[in-house]
Amino acid sequence: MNTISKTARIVRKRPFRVSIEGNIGSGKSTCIKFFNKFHNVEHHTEPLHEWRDVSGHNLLSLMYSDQKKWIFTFQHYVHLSRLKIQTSHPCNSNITVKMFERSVQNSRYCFVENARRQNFLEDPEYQTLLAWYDYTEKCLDTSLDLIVYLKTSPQVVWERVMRRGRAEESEVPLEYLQQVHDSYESWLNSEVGCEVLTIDADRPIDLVKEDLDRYTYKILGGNHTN
Ligand SMILES: Nc1ncnc2c1ncn2[C@@H]1O[C@H](COP(=O)(O)OP(=O)(O)O)[C@@H](O)[C@H]1O
Ligand SMILES: Nc1nc2c(ncn2[C@H]2C[C@H](O)[C@@H](COP(=O)(O)O)O2)c(=O)[nH]1
Repeated sequence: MNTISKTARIVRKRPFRVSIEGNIGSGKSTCIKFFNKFHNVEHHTEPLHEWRDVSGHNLLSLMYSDQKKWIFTFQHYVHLSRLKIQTSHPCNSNITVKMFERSVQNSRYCFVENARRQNFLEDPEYQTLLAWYDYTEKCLDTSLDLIVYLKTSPQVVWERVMRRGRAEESEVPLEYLQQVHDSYESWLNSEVGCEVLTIDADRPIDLVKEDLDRYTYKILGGNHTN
């Protein structure tokens, strides 16, 4: 093997990374399913099945049963599952876009911040989580190319969540969705390091899908192929 081929490394450009963001029940999974038809897109909805069975423990249920007691554990596990999704290499080389539901940035700047504000996290726990985020951000490429923000009103998503009827979310109060909404607004109105495409997701699903269609080229980073 000649020197060049021995030392040559195929440095494959990473896929275009787009995170679908929004409050609980805003339509993120529905949005990701809309892009199923594009074979160059690798998509990941949130791994609720993982969170519901961590060696037999339903961390999502525990978290909602007592955020003060379990949010530290839950956020650790969420960070692990988001890192695996966000930084793993695509399964095959024709993938040019990686689309996922929420991001490590969301957990860090939205849910963890809210948990601290609500005193669900004591400062030692908060600082421990921040140390993990800071370390993994330094060591891994978690950068995003685009955030699609499905912007909703807390009342609208609360009604959807109650209608959807997930057992773990049955007692989620409107107030909590207001907190998550405020955390999203605070995060996405700051400098997030990539473009944010905001879509009014209070509207009926057909109108939201019209926007997803209209902005497909941007959402798929100009790479989309059927
Ligand atoms: N624009 C919309 N109008 C009405 N219902 C919607 C809309 N988007 C999603 N839904 C419904 O609301 C619930 C939450 O949608 P989902 O995609 O699971 O949201 P998320 O993944 O953000 O929690 C589902 O029952 C879904 O069918
Ligand atoms: N406290 C946190 N809860 C989180 C986080 N990521 C997701 N979740 C919850 C919210 C929902 O109950 C469920 C799935 O989210 P959907 O918006 O898809 O319904 O998981 C987090 O980082 N912290």
